Amino acid sequence: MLLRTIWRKKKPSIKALRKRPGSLKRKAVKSTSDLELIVISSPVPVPNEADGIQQLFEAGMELFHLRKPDMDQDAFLKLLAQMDSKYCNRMAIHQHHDLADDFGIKRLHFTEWKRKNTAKDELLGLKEKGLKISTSIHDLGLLTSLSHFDYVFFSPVFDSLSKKGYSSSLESGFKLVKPVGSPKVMALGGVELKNLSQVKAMGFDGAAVLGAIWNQTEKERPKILQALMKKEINKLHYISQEPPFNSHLESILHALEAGCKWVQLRVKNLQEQEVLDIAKVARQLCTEHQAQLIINDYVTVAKEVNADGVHVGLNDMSVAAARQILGPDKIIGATANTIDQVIMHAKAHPDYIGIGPFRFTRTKEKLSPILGLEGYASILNAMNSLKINIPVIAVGGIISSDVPALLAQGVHGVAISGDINHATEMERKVEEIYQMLQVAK
Ligand SMILES: Cc1ncc(COP(=O)(O)OP(=O)(O)O)c(N)n1
Ligand SMILES: Cc1ncsc1CCOP(=O)(O)O
Ligand SMILES: [Mg+2]
Repeated sequence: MLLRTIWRKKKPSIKALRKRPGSLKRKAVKSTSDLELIVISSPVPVPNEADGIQQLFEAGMELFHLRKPDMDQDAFLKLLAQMDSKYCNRMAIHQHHDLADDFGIKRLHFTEWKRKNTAKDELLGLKEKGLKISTSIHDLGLLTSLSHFDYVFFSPVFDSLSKKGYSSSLESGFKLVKPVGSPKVMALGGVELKNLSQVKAMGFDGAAVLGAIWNQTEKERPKILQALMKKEINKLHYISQEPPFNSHLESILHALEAGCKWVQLRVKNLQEQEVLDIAKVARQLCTEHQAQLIINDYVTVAKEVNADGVHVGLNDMSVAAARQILGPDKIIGATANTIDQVIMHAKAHPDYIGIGPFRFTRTKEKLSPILGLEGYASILNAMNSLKINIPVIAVGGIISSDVPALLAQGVHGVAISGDINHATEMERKVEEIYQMLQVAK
């Protein structure tokens, strides 16, 4: 107890860390998981359309815009009636707004023409009733006058995949500068898998896809959607620890300075309020170092500090419940020790699965059975046969020299605490691990 008090005295306070020069002043960095994805319907009828849309919802589609410029109200109603009502809260309609109430649809899109012909008061009235409203623009200069919209589609960002001759006029190196009060801006036009990272780099809040989905066969569409939604999962997860004479925040700061780009804040045995206080500073430190922050166990803390995601184990909140709280854009990782646990998690679409322990470790109490390389081989083979395509992060007692053998089993990356925390030259250790993972820091 006395020793613990002395350690605590030696630690810099949360306040002192928070006051590090520049930590608050720097602009927040958009994390890779922040991009929202919207699917817009084909403007023309598609064979088996309601089923096709349903399959996209089942594959995890977050938001769908039904846009049928030439469809009469009867046909529009028929199409809506064929869809599962549980997905209506993830749907916006562009035409026949008066059908929204009947289907419990809470999002209305205003075409350019309709926006110009609708009084602002009417739009504000819709918002007061709890509806979300969106519109389309081709001129970013309009953003200042559209602050009453929740989001806008700006097009064309790239050369359109579906409208021939509809070409981008954005200069290379374009960077979106949003005025104060601007609605969210979603990139539209020519967006596909190969340019999604460009959309992020340009600073858009999200992307809307049309041709990228509807130009595919019915079978391919859900797969393309999932590839578009896949969040980038770093191959090295640094797990924080409180070794002697260091606090979590100090350990995190060392790891960030050594080059870690993904930090999992894993605090055990503290009250939630204390975890929240630490998480707030960890958020700032990670943003400052352009790193992603995952909170272990505490889903509401992750929400409160706008962490990039959360990691939940078998005795924590379920992936589905965490998704309910954090929404579709955040990263959710889950723990498994057996293929049955992987199968169980896979149904809720976690963004990665931490599988372990690889070997004995003192970092975690009450370890599940040790897997060794054979354990990973068997689980990853079974995942392959079952076509479960979720990145696997190996965890537990891993040291840098284990990385090549684990990669050879097919893991996506590794989560490491002790081997980084106890390294005498942390920067060299982190560099070595990234090199073995064959990715740059
Ligand atoms: C990447 C990663 N994988 C597994 C775990 C373990 O999570 P959990 O089983 O909930 O155990 P605790 O870490 O909460 O003790 C993890 N944290 N990270
Ligand atoms: C969080 C966790 N889950 C399984 S083992 C473990 C601890 C990882 O830390 P270390 O790399 O020091 O073994
Ligand atoms: Mg846990």
